[in-house]
Amino acid sequence: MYEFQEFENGAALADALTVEVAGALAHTIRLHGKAALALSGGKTPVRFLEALSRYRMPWNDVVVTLVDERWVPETHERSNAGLARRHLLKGPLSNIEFVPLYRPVPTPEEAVAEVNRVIADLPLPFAAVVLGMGEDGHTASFYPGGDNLAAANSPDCKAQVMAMNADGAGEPRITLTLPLLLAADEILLHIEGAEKRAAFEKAVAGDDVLEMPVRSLLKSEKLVKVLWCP
Ligand SMILES: O=C(O)[C@H](O)[C@@H](O)[C@H](O)[C@H](O)COP(=O)(O)O
Repeated sequence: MYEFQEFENGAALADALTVEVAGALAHTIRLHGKAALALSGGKTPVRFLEALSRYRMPWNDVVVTLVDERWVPETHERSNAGLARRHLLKGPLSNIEFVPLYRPVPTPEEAVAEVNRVIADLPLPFAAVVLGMGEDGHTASFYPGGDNLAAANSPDCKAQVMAMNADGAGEPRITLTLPLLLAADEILLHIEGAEKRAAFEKAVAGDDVLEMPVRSLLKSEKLVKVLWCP
């Protein structure tokens, strides 16, 4: 299930999303001493990441990772880890614990076992996961037609991360799996613009998860907080 929040503009959405994420982290830190956060890459999160980087909280009690990664080195312009370092992990957040998903091996399949172990060692469940969505209805790296989509997007998946190869994904990917995302205390979906609003409306109007994988979250028992602005 989901709740949909509309914001006047990207700045207002970024501030609200920052408060939402910080609140989830602070709550988990109060309960457990440490909190884990998983962030998406792509273009949409930049303003939010910049706002979060200015937020004052006990960041030393937080570990940040990614919802997914393109299989490129951090120095590559398409790296989600590189995006996080440029827009979030700077200033007071320069030295917080960050767990990238890319490893310097040719394919994600060769790194999956090691990355699984690293993610399993995080203070799970995630206090918050921040998802994006493509106009094709993908989220994380759950791409329509993805070679491991059925497995990674299954509520019964036992792996923490899986490799994903799909025509629309650009590079080979590694992605957190659905159970890990659904187990998060706060599941946030950040989308902007008319095209993604239309894609969201199409997603909630249908049921075929393989057609629009974001449905596996929106149709789940867990609350997904959707934040959208024009
Ligand atoms: O690595 C990625 O691409 C993301 O994790 C992906 O799931 C992203 O959230 C959507 O593709 C939206 O991307 P944009 O914000 O660039 O439209």
